[in-house]
Amino acid sequence: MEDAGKKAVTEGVDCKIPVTEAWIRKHRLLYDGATRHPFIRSIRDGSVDFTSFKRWLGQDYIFVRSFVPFAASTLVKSSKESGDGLDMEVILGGMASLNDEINWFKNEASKFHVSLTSVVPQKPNIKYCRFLENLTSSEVEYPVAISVFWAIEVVYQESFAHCLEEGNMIPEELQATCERWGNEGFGTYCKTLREIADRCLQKASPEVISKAEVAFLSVLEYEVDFWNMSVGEA
Ligand SMILES: Cc1ncc(CN)c(N)n1
Repeated sequence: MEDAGKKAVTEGVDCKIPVTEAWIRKHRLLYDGATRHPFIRSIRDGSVDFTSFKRWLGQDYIFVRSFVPFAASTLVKSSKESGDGLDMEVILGGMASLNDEINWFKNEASKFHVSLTSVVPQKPNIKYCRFLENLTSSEVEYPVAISVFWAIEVVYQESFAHCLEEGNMIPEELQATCERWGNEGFGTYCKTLREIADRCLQKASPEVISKAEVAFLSVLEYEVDFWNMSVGEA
């Protein structure tokens, strides 16, 4: 009986267990590595090194700019594949908040005296951006793209929401950063993206589900590398 339950979890085909939940359970260590990185913990406990924070700020600005074409390509896929058009509206809203994110980075960079025009993208960032660029192809299936979209957003949401949990000692200067991704509205948005991903994955072929899982794992690995780069370990 217990084995039958486990099988359903690992394959993620039982309607009772959404595919994304099955993935998170199966890859818990890596998921926690991406969402509870030492850099994030250092923001939460106040021991963060501001040089690392500024490095992250500059590199993430570059990343967010390359996230936009990927988001646009996912929007196109959603417009073709989601029946009621509601997915497209959610992604469109996400793109609007990416626009705010870009402006937010510009403001923060000026506060922290980071010159965004002189930031040189580092290897982990270049690799992550290249991964996203490859996913913009029309040959990449919508369930794969939307799973990646969700995974990228949820890593930041979970990380910064963790920073905000009770007992935090976030430096005053970084409070706004944590609220940007850790706020309730962003949490709801990520939940909606996850529901869209699960609905698409539920209808997808085993081959596409497996491609999406590989892409999900890649996101987690790239996110860990990205945090490592920020603390100067890449
Ligand atoms: C690396 C990374 N991952 C996710 C996010 C959230 N949009 C971001 N800004 N940067």
